[in-house]
Amino acid sequence: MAPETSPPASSTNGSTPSKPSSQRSVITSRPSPFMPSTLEKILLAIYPTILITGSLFSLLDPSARNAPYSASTQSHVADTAPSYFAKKSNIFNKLFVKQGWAWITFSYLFFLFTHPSIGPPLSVTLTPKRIRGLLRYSIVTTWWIFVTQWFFGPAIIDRSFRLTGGQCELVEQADKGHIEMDDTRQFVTGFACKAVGGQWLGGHDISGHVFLLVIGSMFLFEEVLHVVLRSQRVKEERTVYMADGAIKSAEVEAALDSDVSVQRPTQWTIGAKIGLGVAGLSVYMLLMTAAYFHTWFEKLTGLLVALSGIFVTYFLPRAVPGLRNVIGMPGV
Ligand SMILES: CCCCCCCC/C=C\CCCCCCCC(=O)SCCNC(=O)CCNC(=O)[C@H](O)C(C)(C)COP(=O)(O)O
Ligand SMILES: Nc1ncnc2c1ncn2[C@@H]1O[C@H](COP(=O)(O)O)[C@@H](OP(=O)(O)O)[C@H]1O
Repeated sequence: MAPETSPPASSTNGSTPSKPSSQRSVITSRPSPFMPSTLEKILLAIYPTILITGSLFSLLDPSARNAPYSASTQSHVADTAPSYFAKKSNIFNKLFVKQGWAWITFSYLFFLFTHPSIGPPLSVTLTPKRIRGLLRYSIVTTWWIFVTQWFFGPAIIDRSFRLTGGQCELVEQADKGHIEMDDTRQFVTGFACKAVGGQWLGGHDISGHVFLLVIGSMFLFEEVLHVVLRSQRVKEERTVYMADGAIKSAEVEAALDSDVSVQRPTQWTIGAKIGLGVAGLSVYMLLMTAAYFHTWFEKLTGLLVALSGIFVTYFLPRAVPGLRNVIGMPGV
């Protein structure tokens, strides 16, 4: 464990000599609560590495480079696609990514309600740790809804596309009444455009796949790995700001937790393995998206929008005690 930042108590007893200044200077400070732990640094490095690797692959691999690519559909032409995974119709895209939030949701809920260090396995008892886990899930889910599904009207991806000059290629025909898109609001949703056979043209199209795969996998990694490692007594590296401004190890709040009845020696439960499996498949599909779809800048914005949701859910609470009291931290 790293030493505390608080200064040592000074001697009030005249018989105890004060420490020489060389000894006092060995007191080291804890890292900032915003600093990722070693595990988080590795995870956070994986995503840009995958995006760069995939983009480089698409530039260097002869079959990917020579296959015709359509900028408007952000993909290779299906008939001449350089790989099975370069086709939108691949089974993993249709059944896994396109239903991605359902997979993230079910695997997380299964983990939350079966891991012994969070609550009684296979019981729906709502322990404080489960409630806080559900709150963190709600924040991440709300961000997913806002970015990809609905944001007081069209989703953020659709709005940003429109704001940067993009539009549905069929919007003029719809204007003339040749196509049934009767509600003006629908002109600004990618879903309505695709539903009538159109394509988004122009504008900056944040990659929804990169967004979903990064936020979904990072959410599962943060939740599952911290819980399992903490219950195996692996050294806690995360630090938090206390209400008085002191920086302490996140462990201090675990010690204060009165919910000891649910603390048991942990295993890599089936729920933890399924959660990591879903996260791992997401990372693999991210590599496929990076290799065969979108421009590098659209992938970068997908990554940044996803990581902003992770920052609010997992890093901000370490610096804001009031927020931490409500949503907690996984494994604490
Ligand atoms: C003020 C607003 C408050 C909102 C409150 C929200 C609170 C959240 C808590 C609970 C909400 C419950 C809803 C959770 C639903 C969970 C179950 C599901 O996930 S069912 C939906 C399954 N569908 C998907 O997973 C779709 C995933 N696909 C996409 O997101 C997109 O297709 C894409 C981003 C992958 C790509 O887009 P495309 O345009 O290329 O298709
Ligand atoms: N890994 C992958 N496998 C198959 N298709 C992918 C994919 N990543 C992205 N795509 C497809 O590329 C298009 C752009 O994705 P996005 O904007 O969500 O990042 C989407 O097409 P469709 O919307 O026609 O399905 C999506 O299905």
